[in-house]
Amino acid sequence: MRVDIGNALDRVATPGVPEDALDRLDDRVADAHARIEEGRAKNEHGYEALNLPETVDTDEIRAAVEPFEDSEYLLNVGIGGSALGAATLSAALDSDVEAYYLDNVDPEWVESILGDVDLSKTAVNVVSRSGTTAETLSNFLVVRDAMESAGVDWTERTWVTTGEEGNLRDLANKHDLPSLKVPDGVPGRFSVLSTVGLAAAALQGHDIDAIVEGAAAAEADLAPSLYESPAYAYGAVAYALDVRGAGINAMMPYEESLETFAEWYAQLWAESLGKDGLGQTPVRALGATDQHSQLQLYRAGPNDKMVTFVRAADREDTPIPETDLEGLSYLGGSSLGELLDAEFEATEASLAAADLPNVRIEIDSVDEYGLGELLYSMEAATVLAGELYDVDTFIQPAVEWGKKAARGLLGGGDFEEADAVADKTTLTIE
Ligand SMILES: O=P(O)(O)OC[C@H]1O[C@H](O)[C@H](O)[C@@H](O)[C@@H]1O
Repeated sequence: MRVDIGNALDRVATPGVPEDALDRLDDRVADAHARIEEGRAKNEHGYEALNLPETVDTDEIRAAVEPFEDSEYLLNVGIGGSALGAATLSAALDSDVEAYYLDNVDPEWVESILGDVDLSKTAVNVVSRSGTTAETLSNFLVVRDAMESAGVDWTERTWVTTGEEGNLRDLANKHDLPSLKVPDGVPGRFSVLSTVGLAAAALQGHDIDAIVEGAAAAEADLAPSLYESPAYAYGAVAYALDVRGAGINAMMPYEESLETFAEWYAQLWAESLGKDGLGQTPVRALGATDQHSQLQLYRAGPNDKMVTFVRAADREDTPIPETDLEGLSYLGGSSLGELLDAEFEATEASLAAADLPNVRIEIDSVDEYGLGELLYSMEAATVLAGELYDVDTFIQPAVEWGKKAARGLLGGGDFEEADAVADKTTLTIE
């Protein structure tokens, strides 16, 4: 993986990072790296996620999904970190197994998915690290009921991915379901390279060892200097741009297959860094599509953004047929891939020409290895940025607050957070 930070320098962009400031920041990167390495060596909560290339047991994951190999559909019942990593891999890689990610409780949407799949040929992966997330448990109960109504033995078609104890662990024990354990020290949003992200990929026939190999290559690139580590270069520069005024970071892959990656990244970046009044707001975009919508704002709106471009160097291509329409003759003989690349470079240059900061991330291709590299690098970038902001990267108290309030409202316990709902200020105009 390569990261080009040239367009983030102050000789190109405002806000931009002066080179001497980058050199000074590099000393902080060295300290942060030492702290990260210490956390990893001691298997501290969160830091442990960066050890997954060594600790994940891909044989165990393959064995767990083996009973479901006849499946034509996968229903992954989980939300947030228990969905987005696996969904990113599913979206990026082709498979004959059609995967659906039930990460919302919109009733019409859930019903339409249940109507789309043949439940007798569906594998269900119920994923919740905590085993307490109301959306996940509710969706599971709905899916289980749908299977029973369709005469399908849900216990034959379900596996559970959860922690050592909790509701889902109890469920797995009670019904003797195959189960995988979420590693203790790995928060959900950092779990794509664990049982949480890789089991769905294994069921879909993807080479999960190659994903881990790609991640291991990115891990081997971690170094005490941002000039030697693409992941740290990204984390450090995004941080440096944020503190200089680029409080918004638009993640804009130029690969349709990486659209979900931007969603995964948004959770990782937002939930990890949004603390103590700090953090950079991630925005999801997609090239070339959003050139024709959001780009107007990025280039001519408030100067408070950076754009992160992601692309693959190689991809399968489709030629653009020759045409006798004179005005279109420049397209004939070219290809969709060439057009996409030209759009990518033109957009990058257009932002730089308007003095706006942007960073380019490039992987060789959107395959298992490239995805492993990209996902691990973004996790390492996030951990590094957390050290630079000096926030507690691996907790999410603000999200937990809302979870408790919702649970209290549903009568799932006595949570003072639920009382705040009654205090809502109303000013309704009809
Ligand atoms: O895996 P679970 O325990 O069900 O949690 C699912 C999600 O719940 C919360 O919203 C957390 O903030 C997320 O970080 C987590 O990924």
